[in-house]
Amino acid sequence: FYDLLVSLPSQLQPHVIHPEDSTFLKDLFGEKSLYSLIKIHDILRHYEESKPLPVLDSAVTLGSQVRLFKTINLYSILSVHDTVAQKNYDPELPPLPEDIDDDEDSVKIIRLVKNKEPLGATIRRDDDTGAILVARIMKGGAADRSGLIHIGDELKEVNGIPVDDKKPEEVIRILSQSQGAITFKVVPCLKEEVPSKEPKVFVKALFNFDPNEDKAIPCKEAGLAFKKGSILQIMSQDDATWWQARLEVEANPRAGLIPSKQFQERRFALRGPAPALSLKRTPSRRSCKHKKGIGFRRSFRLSKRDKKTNKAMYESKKSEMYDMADVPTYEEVTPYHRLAGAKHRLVVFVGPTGVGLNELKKKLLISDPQHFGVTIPHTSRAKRNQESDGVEYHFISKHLFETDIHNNKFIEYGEYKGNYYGTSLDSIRSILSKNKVCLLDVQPQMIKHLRTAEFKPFVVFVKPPLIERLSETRQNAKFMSGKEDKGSVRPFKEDFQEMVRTSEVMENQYGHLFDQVIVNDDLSIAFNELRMVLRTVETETHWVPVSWNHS
Ligand SMILES: Nc1ncnc2c1ncn2[C@@H]1O[C@H](COP(=O)(O)OP(=O)(O)OP(=O)(O)O)[C@@H](O)[C@H]1O
Repeated sequence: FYDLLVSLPSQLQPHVIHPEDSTFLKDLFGEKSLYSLIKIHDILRHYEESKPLPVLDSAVTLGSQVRLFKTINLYSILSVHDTVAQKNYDPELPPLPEDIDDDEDSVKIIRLVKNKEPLGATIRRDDDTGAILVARIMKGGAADRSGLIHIGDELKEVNGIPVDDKKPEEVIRILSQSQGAITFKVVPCLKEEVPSKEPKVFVKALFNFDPNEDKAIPCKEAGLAFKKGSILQIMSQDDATWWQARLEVEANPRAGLIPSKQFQERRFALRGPAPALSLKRTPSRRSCKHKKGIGFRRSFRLSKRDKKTNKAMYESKKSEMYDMADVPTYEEVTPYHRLAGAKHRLVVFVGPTGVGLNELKKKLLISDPQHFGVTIPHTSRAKRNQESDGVEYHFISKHLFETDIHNNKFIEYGEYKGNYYGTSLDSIRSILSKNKVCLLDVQPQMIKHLRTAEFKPFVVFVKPPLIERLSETRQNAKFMSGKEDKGSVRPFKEDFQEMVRTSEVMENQYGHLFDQVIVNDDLSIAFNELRMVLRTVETETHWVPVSWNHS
């Protein structure tokens, strides 16, 4: 090993590209103490191989009788000699206590050396016997790695302090105050532990969790905080109420407690829906001139050809309020990397009306018309002179439209002035089959219908900035009305507050379905951010629901 270490720095060159990596590795391999350690390692190995027998295995005793050998350095050398001669490389354990009681053969003395990290175990008091028992061992934690402490072991003493009469909180205090080595006296649990399989389940968290705010968690310190959208590796589901998990992005191997799916669902059901979910669907401002507020959006407007007439607005019929069956807890996910040449993922936009979805979609289309595409809506209204079928709209009869509704051909549809308008699933497929990225904006409650292996939607939530910034950036912006509204144009200052409120409600209610949030403050900054994000969707690995990878 020593020779290898010496030759390493000169061999680094072709393999290390960044100069800072090179400096780091040179410093690391040039470290003097590393050389010394490797030297000792090599010598010890050589010693083991050649099996020399020590003449003495306690030179210290002999040395203590010779005056010359009493200097500190020589004493140290002799003591190292003895350690090697006795092959006693393990840390020295304290002698077994002499006052071991009746059940002496079932008592185990365990000594763990703990650095700053927590022990990684939780305890509880047994209701019947009053004994302090090990309740959980956190996967990857200090206790787990030692392999010496097991669930169900009864704790008798910590650092010589009896714990029989102590409350779990007091024991925790003793534990947290002790540094370095901790000695436990335990009565091992006789039950065989079933070794759990190495868990490889990854989930996306669909809610925020802060153990400090959770009244039910058995041990706050053992909890793992996470945010909506975090990717978690589930390490143990042995306990029905508290699972163990670690954050995928963190190197820390130690698991923390998180509420199990069932438990989270149960308490969500008990709590009932949050009051903030009362999102009323407001009719579009374009279909209803006297309307004050801003509501959810509808799509079907962005026609490449006609920027003015594409604004036919109507109420979507497939309205669904928050579905209590879908309590947002965890969703099992898997890494997905789009293969070159494979169909693009559908890019879905959501956001409050007026936030700038059309503006952003338009900019994307203009930036690369060969690469991006938008759907052409269907309508039952009569074709006007200057219009062509399949350009502004697909013109179909009312009867056919109703049949298609019945056959679930539309992702969204609505009625305006007695005519139907809608976006069909086939119109999305048609864009995707041309190997284009399909840009679609929908009401947020439609997202879940698009979340299929076929579309693999990437959902972008466009969010308004703070009110002050809205007033600053939108000074010249106007709401353009469609031809149906005789082209009326009005400033939309009064709608800012409503836009921000709607955005908050959307984020609250559907935030767990968003893959990316883009704040549309400065338009060109928002657009550049969007473009970069969409590029990574095409080229990088992303977490998607497991079911999407099975097709
Ligand atoms: N970042 C921005 N800075 C300034 N003006 C903007 C910005 N984003 C959008 N606008 C302007 O705001 C107005 C509304 O934008 P746009 O029509 O894209 O909104 P939308 O979200 O599609 O609304 P709707 O759902 O009503 O169609 C337009 O005049 C647009 O040019």
